[in-house]
Amino acid sequence: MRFLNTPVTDLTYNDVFLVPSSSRITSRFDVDLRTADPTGATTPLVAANMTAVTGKRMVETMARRGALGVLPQDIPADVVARETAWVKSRSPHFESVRSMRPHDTVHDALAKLRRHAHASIVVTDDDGRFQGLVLEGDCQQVDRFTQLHVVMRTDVPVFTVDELTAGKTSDSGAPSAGAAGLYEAMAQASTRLERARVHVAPVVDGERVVGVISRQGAVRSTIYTPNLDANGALKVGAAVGINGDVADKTRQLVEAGVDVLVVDTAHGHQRKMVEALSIVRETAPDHPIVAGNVVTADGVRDLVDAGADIVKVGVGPGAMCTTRMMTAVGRPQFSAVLECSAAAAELGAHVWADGGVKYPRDVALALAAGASQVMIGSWFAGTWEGPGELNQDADGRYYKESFGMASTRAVLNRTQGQEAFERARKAIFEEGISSSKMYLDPRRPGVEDLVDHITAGIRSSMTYAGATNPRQFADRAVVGVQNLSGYEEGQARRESWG
Ligand SMILES: NC(=O)C1=CN([C@@H]2O[C@H](COP(=O)(O)OP(=O)(O)OC[C@H]3O[C@@H](n4cnc5c(N)ncnc54)[C@H](OP(=O)(O)O)[C@@H]3O)[C@@H](O)[C@H]2O)C=CC1
Ligand SMILES: Nc1nc2c(ncn2[C@@H]2O[C@H](COP(=O)(O)O)[C@@H](O)[C@H]2O)c(=O)[nH]1
Ligand SMILES: [K+]
Repeated sequence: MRFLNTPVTDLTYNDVFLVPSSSRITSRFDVDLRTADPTGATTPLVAANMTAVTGKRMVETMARRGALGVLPQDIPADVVARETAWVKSRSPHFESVRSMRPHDTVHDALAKLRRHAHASIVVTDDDGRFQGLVLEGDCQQVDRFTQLHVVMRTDVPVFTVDELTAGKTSDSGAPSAGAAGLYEAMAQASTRLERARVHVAPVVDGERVVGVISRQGAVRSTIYTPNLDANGALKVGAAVGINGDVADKTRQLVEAGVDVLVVDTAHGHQRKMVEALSIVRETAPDHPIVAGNVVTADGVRDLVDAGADIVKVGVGPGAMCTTRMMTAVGRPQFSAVLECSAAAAELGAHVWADGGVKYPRDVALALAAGASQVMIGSWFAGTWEGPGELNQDADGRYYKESFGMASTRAVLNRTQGQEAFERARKAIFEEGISSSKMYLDPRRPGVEDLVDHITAGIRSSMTYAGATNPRQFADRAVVGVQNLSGYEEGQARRESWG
């Protein structure tokens, strides 16, 4: 990356813009977003290890679209093991089924329908055989205690795994037909759904329902490559704190099948972090290890030295974060990522840009600054897949609550087993907010909608820079510094002016 004009201060994402360069790339689909870091991600996005952001459904959905979700450090190891096993039992290609039995009620179905972006229930018998499909419209204008066998549709297309993977699956269950075969199979599936006037239908393997395919899911299957482990199962990330028995927690995560370990604390450039990281590296010698957070080249060097493959960068940019206002500590995120990724590259390591992402442009800028992936928290909390309760405000808008991991709420959660006096002492250092409303965007209520939105932006950014992959992009990008009116000029106007 090079600057158009030499900056005189540290810069946030809002302070900078990308200058277009001569390009030979004929299509945005020619951009390959695969990361250069060892996580195997084919989409450079990570759902943050925050309680309000990442649970098993977020992890599953992110990995299916080539990205990664990191379970927070506050989840007990046995629960992480259960959630990991659940994610790994999901179809790597087809969206998860919400299945119910014929005698369950419309009342229960309505409560569950909105847990998945595809908003459907597949009715099966006790052996998982398809009986019918229930969509939201089927539950209107009937008594709430009507049983599902009364309202379910039985005349919907039922797809087989074989036909959707163009007749071939590899040993790992992954489609092995070429991209053209997959494209053809997905285009046909979409046409069948359209003709049947449904947006979603079940997928069976033999007689058992293993997933559903939606029209949007069919399109996505031709754009994304799932992030899979050696057994063909979806990848899972999980965080480890620097306190407690770090070796034991790491061992449990590794045994649970977690693929990527994230050693995480607010001030990553401290001795306790270096010690914890060395223990994690020793306990999991072959796992990709991420550690943070830091914002300086020195911080990167110390963490790479202690065993990190990837350093997580960002102090204070997070939407739930009050660290900068409490302590004045941090660093404008664009400059932090730029300096840290240069230091990491010298050591053959990588950085993740963590926090402060509100628009696709922020992700593009983090990649231009050299990040191998970009971690997003609060933006993803407000999606169907976010683990929070779905609430509605007085205007009927859906939202979920988000909160910071250093908020009083999170600290009281984390210290539940301890004496009240000790808990009160720990809650003093509050550096995050305990409650905020993250509205579901009616146009993009699912995390996959946001992933589509973001990757569309960054694919396009890369072609403007004449780059077909993130490495070339970081190499070729030309970045200029702008003032506030430069930033404002870039925004669309939803109403007339003057
Ligand atoms: N990226 C960011 O800007 C920030 C992220 N967070 C997130 O919040 C979560 C909780 O992190 P954290 O608060 O570190 O809690 P942790 O449970 O990870 O504990 C941090 C440990 O480091 C010690 N410590 C020393 N100096 C500091 C310091 N300046 N800030 C914090 N701890 C310090 C603490 O001791 P003692 O408590 O006795 O001081 C404690 O033992 C993590 O997920 C983290 O990523 C939190 C703040 C900022
Ligand atoms: N200073 C604090 N930082 C926090 C807290 N909780 C999370 N975080 C950091 O924010 C990012 C996510 O940023 P976002 O803008 O996408 O929401 C997360 O990964 C942490 O590094 C907190 O309580 N205080
Ligand atoms: K902030």
